[in-house]
Amino acid sequence: MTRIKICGLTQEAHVEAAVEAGADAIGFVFYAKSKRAVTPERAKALARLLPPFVTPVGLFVNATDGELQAGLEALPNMLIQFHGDETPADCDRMKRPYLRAAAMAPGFDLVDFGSRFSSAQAILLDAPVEGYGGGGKVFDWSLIPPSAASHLVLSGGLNAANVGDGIARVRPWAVDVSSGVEVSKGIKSADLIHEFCNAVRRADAELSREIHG
Ligand SMILES: O=C(O)c1ccccc1N[C@@H]1O[C@H](COP(=O)(O)O)[C@@H](O)[C@H]1O
Repeated sequence: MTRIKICGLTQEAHVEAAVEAGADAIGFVFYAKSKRAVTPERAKALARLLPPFVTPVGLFVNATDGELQAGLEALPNMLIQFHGDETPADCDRMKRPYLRAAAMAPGFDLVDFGSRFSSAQAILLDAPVEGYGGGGKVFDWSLIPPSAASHLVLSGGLNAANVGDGIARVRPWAVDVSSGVEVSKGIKSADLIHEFCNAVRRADAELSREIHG
């Protein structure tokens, strides 16, 4: 079963829609330059809507230890998503479970990256875009080597129309979407969130039919 993360939520209605649609994780962007940025206080208020077993994820880009601490104080049970130029030492310093984003440009050595960030819970694959991420761009999935890390999160330009193909081809542990469930930059749609989650479930059912007949 493919896990689902919906990222960049800023409004209560969209957190509720994501939970209702069956999302496993909800991402809050703690990166001031993003159109989806929330303050720790706002993230704390939104995270109160999360039931048990839905994980809050805090997305950071080259944050200071103080910024990371403020995020952790607001969301003590959050999984950290490092989405900038952080080194393995930067990621380990917080002594917290984390995802590390990789920008999948041609020639990028994902196997080496995965071994450098071996303490990551998963490597999150995104397209190389200006501004680090959240650009709604798909990368070339054939760049993913078969021997890449066991837990991969596929992201980058996913939407209800292409996520099934991504699941069939990459077989990721999880998928992550932001732009693909928005009506305009930074503005989420409850309907698109539901359509995305339904498309993931359909792809999983198709895979299961292929495997088990
Ligand atoms: O969402 C942002 O604004 C953002 C800013 C900086 C780094 C990452 C960001 N978002 C993450 O990027 C990937 C792909 O997003 P998209 O679906 O292509 O829009 C995803 O993990 C977002 O959480």
